[in-house]
Amino acid sequence: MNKLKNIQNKVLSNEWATLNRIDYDFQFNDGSWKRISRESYDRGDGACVLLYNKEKSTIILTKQFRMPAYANNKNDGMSIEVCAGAIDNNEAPEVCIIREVEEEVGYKIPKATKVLEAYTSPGAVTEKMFLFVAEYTDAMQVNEGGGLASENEEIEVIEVSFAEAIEMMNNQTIMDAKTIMLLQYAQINNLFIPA
Ligand SMILES: Nc1nc2c(ncn2[C@@H]2O[C@H](COP(=O)(O)OP(=O)(O)O[C@H]3O[C@H](CO)[C@@H](O)[C@H](O)[C@@H]3O)[C@@H](O)[C@H]2O)c(=O)[nH]1
Ligand SMILES: [Mg+2]
Repeated sequence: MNKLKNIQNKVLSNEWATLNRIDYDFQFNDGSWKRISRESYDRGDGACVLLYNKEKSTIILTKQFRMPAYANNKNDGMSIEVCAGAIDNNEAPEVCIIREVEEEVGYKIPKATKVLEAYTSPGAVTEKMFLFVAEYTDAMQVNEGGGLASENEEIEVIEVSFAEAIEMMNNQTIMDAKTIMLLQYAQINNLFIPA
């Protein structure tokens, strides 16, 4: 990109994830150059999935405590979300989400279909999210889910009707962006109306 030069990276924090300060010369549309400084938080990319059952008109959601949501002073920090996980190094997004579905909600799904890719907060976070949909049946359940105790996860699995989920989105019971994106994807594309 020729609007950009002299990029310098300074690691501000490197514990669980990495917070960088990136300084760079940026050329504005009038031709002038200016030195800019931006903080950029890197915790890798993510994958998430709307698990849906067409016959029952249901979806599967998770409920867990999210410290950053709590820190924003919203209620009790409990967050209702589609199943999601951070993508391990070199892992394909579909492989990641199939693994997360078994760990978090206890279903062994054969495949997931990618429908969207989105930068979740491009002004601050490097993360790109791969959004999937996948059909599930009761027969695919292999355990109770709940997440990995070894990673201090405590995930409640919730099965609700699609209509209830839309109501939860509209009344701010669901406030997670990736979940809202997938519910709206299902609405727009009539996922619950048989072809
Ligand atoms: N020690 C430590 N552990 C952490 C930290 N942050 C996360 N973890 C642990 O890392 C694991 C992350 O779980 P995943 O299921 O892989 O990811 P996620 O938290 O569900 O995140 C998903 O949704 C996020 C957006 O809401 C996405 O940002 C993320 O990419 C992913 O899709 C959990 O065991 C969590 O406890 C941290 O700062 N310190
Ligand atoms: Mg998760």
